[in-house]
Amino acid sequence: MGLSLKSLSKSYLNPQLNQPMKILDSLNLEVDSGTFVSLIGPSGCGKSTICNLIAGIDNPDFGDIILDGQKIQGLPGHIGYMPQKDLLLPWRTLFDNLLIGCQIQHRDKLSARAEATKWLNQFGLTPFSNHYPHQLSGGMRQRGALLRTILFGKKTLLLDEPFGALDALTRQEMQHWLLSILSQTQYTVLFITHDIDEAILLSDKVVVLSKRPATIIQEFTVSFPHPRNPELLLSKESLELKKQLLQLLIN
Ligand SMILES: Nc1ncnc2c1ncn2[C@@H]1O[C@H](COP(=O)(O)OP(=O)(O)OP(=O)(O)O)[C@@H](O)[C@H]1O
Repeated sequence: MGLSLKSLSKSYLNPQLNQPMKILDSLNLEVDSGTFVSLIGPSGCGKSTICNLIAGIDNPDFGDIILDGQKIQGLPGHIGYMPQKDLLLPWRTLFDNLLIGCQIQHRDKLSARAEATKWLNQFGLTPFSNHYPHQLSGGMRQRGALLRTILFGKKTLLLDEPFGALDALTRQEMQHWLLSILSQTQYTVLFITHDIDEAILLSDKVVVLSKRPATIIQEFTVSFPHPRNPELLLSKESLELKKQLLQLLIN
């Protein structure tokens, strides 16, 4: 069980050359249920395209996307997707932003509000629930966007560079905080990042993608025990893994 990508291929029209441009070439990937898998690869190799296909926003040309045994390509609504930009609606308070998923799914309002209230506390956002997005810090916005993704109610999360726009310190806080949230839950997570340290710290498996068209160059199991803290990144094993990942990405 979990998420499987089978021989996934996708081309887009290159508007300059007016020719198809291959973005994904027969990509295979397994994300086992309850595990955290990071995808890293060069800029423009097709990571967000993979996300859009899994989220059902776009269709693959070939191949299957299978979630817990069911084909989901072209079918939105099966996973919690947090795109690169937080996409909080500026005219809604944080609390009302959190309820969007429940409204889309026509879920009971009272129970949705109760659930959002419970999680707001867990995310340290209770004092800011009536703030509008422009009144929140970058870290709070990202936490809000992640909470909204969780409140969508799916057990598989697709997080496309959720901390990419944050400064180094806030980013570290967010990683620490994500680890603690995930340690209390059983989510299956596919996480996109450019940051090798972040991938090592958070993941059970790190998957390295080639330049476009994206195929998988290598997969690494990351078996450091939990709970993890950033000091593990200074360990000999972690530095060795980082070296291997860097070499693959540079070549
Ligand atoms: N709708 C589209 N039409 C045409 N080309 C597209 C479309 N979407 C993406 N592309 C192209 O596909 C390629 C891969 O883009 P994608 O955003 O998936 O890469 P990425 O690995 O997520 O990049 P980054 O790491 O910079 O965020 C790029 O060359 C991009 O220009």
